[in-house]
Amino acid sequence: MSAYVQFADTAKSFGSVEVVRKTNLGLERNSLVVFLGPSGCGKTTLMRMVGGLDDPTSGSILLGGEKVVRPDRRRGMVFQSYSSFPWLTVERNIAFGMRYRGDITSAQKSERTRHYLDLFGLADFAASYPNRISGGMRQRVAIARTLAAGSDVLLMDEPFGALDALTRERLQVELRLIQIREEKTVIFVTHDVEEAVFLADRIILFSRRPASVVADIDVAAELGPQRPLEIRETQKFFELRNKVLHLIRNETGTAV
Ligand SMILES: Nc1ncnc2c1ncn2[C@@H]1O[C@H](COP(=O)(O)OP(=O)(O)OP(=O)(O)O)[C@@H](O)[C@H]1O
Repeated sequence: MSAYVQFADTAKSFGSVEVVRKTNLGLERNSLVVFLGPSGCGKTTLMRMVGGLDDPTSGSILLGGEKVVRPDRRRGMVFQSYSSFPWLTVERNIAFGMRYRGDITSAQKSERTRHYLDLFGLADFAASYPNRISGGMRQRVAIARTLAAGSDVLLMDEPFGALDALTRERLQVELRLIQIREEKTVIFVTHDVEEAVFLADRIILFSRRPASVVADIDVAAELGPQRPLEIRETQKFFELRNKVLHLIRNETGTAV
């Protein structure tokens, strides 16, 4: 299968600081890929280049065979900090990403908003403002808005990092279900090895800065696509988690 997101000799420096070493990496469509690596190694920079927010210093990034040159709605970003608009209701936050779309009618926009309100269990909070809902709900709103806008690639930079453990677990399960159901391609940055193994079809482990790929782990081959919570209790899961921890220690010489 050919790659949907392709890093092609992609390299990035800021001034004299080399942040990403020449990288060739292809990511398949409709898969969830986790980027793991030591703090400051360049993971966010890699994501920003896929998003079109930063240009590579050399090489390029291709999306569906086309060179990425600027941000567009096909790629949506979700960050750790809550990115909903406090002056808009939950419903209007979700509709916000569609405001300039001329290719769908306002009835279709309302229908899409309703679909994502329901999908994320937000229907009862449609008229609430973000400061009146929980942190987990606010991250649901951020993801729903990105999907409603029409993104088929989600770039998620530690999106659950600020949530308590139980909420985080619930959102991980939901994200995995929605990613499969809505057929999205997700690049997910995390420092949490359990989160990485639970979510990923594939984990790409990066070295210390300048980032280069040191391991490429096919998690889907071991765990399959469905990730019920109980999978965390299985021997396969423990073995994979230990394998990843071992690789991190040996290949990057650090904790992530
Ligand atoms: N706009 C910029 N100008 C100069 N240096 C930058 C810029 N953006 C990032 N850097 C540097 O590039 C390096 C990689 O940063 P990046 O945020 O991509 O790492 P990261 O792996 O996402 O880190 P973390 O895991 O801590 O979030 C860091 O040393 C950072 O200081």
